[in-house]
Amino acid sequence: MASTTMSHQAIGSTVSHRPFRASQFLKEPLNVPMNFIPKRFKIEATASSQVSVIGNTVLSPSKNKPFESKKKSNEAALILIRHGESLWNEKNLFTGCVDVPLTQKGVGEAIEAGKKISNIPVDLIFTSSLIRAQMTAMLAMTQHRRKKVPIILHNESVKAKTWSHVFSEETRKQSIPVIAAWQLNERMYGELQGLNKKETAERYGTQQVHEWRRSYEIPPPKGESLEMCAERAVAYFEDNIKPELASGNNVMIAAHGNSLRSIIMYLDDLTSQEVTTLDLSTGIPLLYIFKEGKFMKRGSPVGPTEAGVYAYTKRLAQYREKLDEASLK
Ligand SMILES: O=C(O)[C@@H](CO)OP(=O)(O)O
Repeated sequence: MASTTMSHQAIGSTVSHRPFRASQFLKEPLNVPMNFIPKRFKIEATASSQVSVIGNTVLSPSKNKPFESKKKSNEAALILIRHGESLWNEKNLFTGCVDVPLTQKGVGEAIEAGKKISNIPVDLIFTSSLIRAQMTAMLAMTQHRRKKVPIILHNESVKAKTWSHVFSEETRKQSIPVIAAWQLNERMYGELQGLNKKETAERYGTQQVHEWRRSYEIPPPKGESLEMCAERAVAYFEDNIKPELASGNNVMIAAHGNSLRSIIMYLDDLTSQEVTTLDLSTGIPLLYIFKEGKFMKRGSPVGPTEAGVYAYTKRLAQYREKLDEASLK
């Protein structure tokens, strides 16, 4: 497991004393014209011109009352998680865009990560198109106290959309849309993919391999530099994920060491020099709060009972209270 050289510890927290504006969760009616549905929620038009949407209003299963307030929120949680250990992490091989699954240890890391974020709201999940990120997201969500079901949206063809249609509005409300995007994939490691990292360092020199792995501008042979990876990953984040946060939707991104490094560089406004020391551990979730157009790093929730995590914002604290109330019923 890679070491973490920048601070990912849970940080001290203070309850916000700003006037609290509870979050608003979109609730899309079933029978609305396509052009009234935000593009990001469009799934399909059925033969009867109904639009099916995996909405994100959360209803209490027991009382059918809104779990979260419907009022528009001015803040949202953003969870970033690097996938758990993969079979090629274990073998110390450059992986890049090769689609390798998790090891048993990686499965455990994903489950532990899920426990750490089990009290933080998640309305939407973005993953890369690679199985190790998708496994991590799915395994993490098995631990979430809200017990909503993550469902991968299939947009690759009309048939894929039609055949994965969900016909129950109530079921959709208990679902979390999962959007897989290649733009969040690991950096393409070029001719290093499949090579052993230690042997490559012995052959080309530690310094050269370190530059390939951690520098911003220098690409590995026929591969993507971090800068090139950032061009697609950060653009995707800005175009598709930031608008969701701005709408008050809580987002989890399950992705990779380098695609997440590029996104963190953007969120934390790191320089190309600073990002060289950023190295993400597998399976450790990082929490940000998006508020008033700004990203505030909150570190890594230590555990589901870590009281400090829920004092980060009044909204998160209230969400936690609702979870506790629901679990007492
Ligand atoms: O092999 C890879 O794809 C990545 C992540 O495991 O390696 P590195 O740590 O060199 O960026």
